[in-house]
Amino acid sequence: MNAHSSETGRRLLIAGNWKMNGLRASSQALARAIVEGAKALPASVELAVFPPFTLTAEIGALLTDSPVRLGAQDCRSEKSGAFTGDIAAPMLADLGVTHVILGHSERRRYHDETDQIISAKAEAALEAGLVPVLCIGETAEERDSGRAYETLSNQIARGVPAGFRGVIAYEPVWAIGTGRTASSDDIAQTTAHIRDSLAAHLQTGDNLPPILYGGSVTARDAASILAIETVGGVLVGGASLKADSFLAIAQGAVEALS
Ligand SMILES: O=C(CO)COP(=O)(O)O
Repeated sequence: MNAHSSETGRRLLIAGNWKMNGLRASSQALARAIVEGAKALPASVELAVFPPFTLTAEIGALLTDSPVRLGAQDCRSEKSGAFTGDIAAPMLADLGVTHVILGHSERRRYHDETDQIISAKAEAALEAGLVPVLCIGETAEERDSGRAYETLSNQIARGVPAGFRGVIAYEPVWAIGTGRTASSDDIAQTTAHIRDSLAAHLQTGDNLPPILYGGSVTARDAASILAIETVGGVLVGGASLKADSFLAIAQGAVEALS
């Protein structure tokens, strides 16, 4: 429960990261069902979907005139050039994309993305008018050796550019795709640490980026996670691939705000 939701205009972002999933027909059906379900939601609960690049344009067409935002899963820091296979931020903006996930742990791991690369991508995204959803998170080993907070502070210090106006996603690597959600206590404490690190790093006073939680979020625990004051939404992987489970998480946001 959040007693201040109505007075402070608290908003929650429910973001669906489709990762490398979906062919055209099934993804269109998924997007249509999400658009339909979004009609029943208050404006304080915002939905965004992040399809793979191949589907960006056609899912974007289905989202036109709906409140559901269109996201992408990565961009490069350069505006154009000889970078075979890569996508630039202005190309995404040109398709009506509003949000872009950057520095997801799967990109850090499989594409060797460093905090410096991620920071440059975030600057490029902002310059193109996109909202970066910049992911940070500790591995199981870092957590078990008591270095989770240090890891997160370092990722913020090195990976979040000065003047950052976007969203931070806290995604503990050990919770992604494992069915092992962090506990509400863990999420509350860790997002409070992230908020303090962001405040020290960005020096923007109270005007701090919202912090999403990601990692095995399902409808079962969505409302309790979203009720945490320092949580501004969730970044959902597996459960965003079915309209029913994604919309049930959005319903958890409605509950958390009531
Ligand atoms: O990586 C994630 C979202 O970006 C989380 O994925 P899961 O919800 O499948 O654990």
